Amino acid sequence: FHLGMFEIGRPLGKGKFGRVYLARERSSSFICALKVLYKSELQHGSGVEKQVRREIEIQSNLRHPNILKLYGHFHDSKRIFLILEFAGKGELYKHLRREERFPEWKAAQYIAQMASALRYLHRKHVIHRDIKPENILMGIHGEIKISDFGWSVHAPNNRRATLCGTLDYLPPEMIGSGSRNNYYNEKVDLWSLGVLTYEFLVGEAPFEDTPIMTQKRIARADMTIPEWVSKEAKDLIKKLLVLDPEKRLPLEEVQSHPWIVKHCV
Ligand SMILES: CC(C)CCNC(=O)Cn1cc(-c2ccc3c(-c4nc5ccccc5[nH]4)n[nH]c3c2)cn1
Repeated sequence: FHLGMFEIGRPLGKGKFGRVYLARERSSSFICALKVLYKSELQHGSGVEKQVRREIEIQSNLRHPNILKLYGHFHDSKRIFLILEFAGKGELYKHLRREERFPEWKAAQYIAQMASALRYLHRKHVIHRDIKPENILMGIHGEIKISDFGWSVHAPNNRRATLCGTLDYLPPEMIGSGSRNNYYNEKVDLWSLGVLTYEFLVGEAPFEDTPIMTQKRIARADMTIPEWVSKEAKDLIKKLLVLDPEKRLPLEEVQSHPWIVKHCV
């Protein structure tokens, strides 16, 4: 079907909150991914509508090769349309599952691109908070594109995130229970970057277990890295999966880490 200026193609998958279609803008033949959100599904006056508005606000102002672009948005009486960058090679986690795990040179390149994108976000005081393979797309040249800023907020923040989906990527300070003030900052993304590095190399998350056990293992940073992982990669993972957020390796030092430098000349 077509929507005025867009010809709509095949569905690209069900993102959170809505469906995404391949689309071409008529006059320019520009290819994009058009996401359709039904206003009826965003209960009026609830947090979701505000969250979508915040995501649009945040993502519209971001310009980085490893961050999926939101070109614009418009709406009709029933729907909100988001004009998103089309990522030619689709969802990264599908590649990860198909290949089981990535060779060290490929994992290092992806982590270097993630570190570059996160430095850019943190300079704008944006915390992603939901770094995981499912939220990463791949461009036509194999470059990665962080998408889905559903959980991004302006740092610092102590919002209790009511979380669905996997706990695997959550840092200890975000699963802290009870009244302990769960004050956290952008260092949560460093923890998730460590989890991502581990999953790229091993093919599963470091604390993968039953939900209760996962929380216990995260709280103790209780993980084992297989001996076949290189010592440089082990070193980087250990410097990111540190309980104390302030002691996690800063992004600048991730980018200059021997494991990254060795593979990203
Ligand atoms: C409220 C708003 C600002 C949210 C903005 N963020 C999102 O909508 C997050 N999101 C991105 C997508 C998405 C999903 C798939 C694609 C694709 C894509 N390319 C593909 C190539 C081959 C197979 C599948 C593909 N999907 N390109 N761009 C996409 C974008 C879905 N949700």
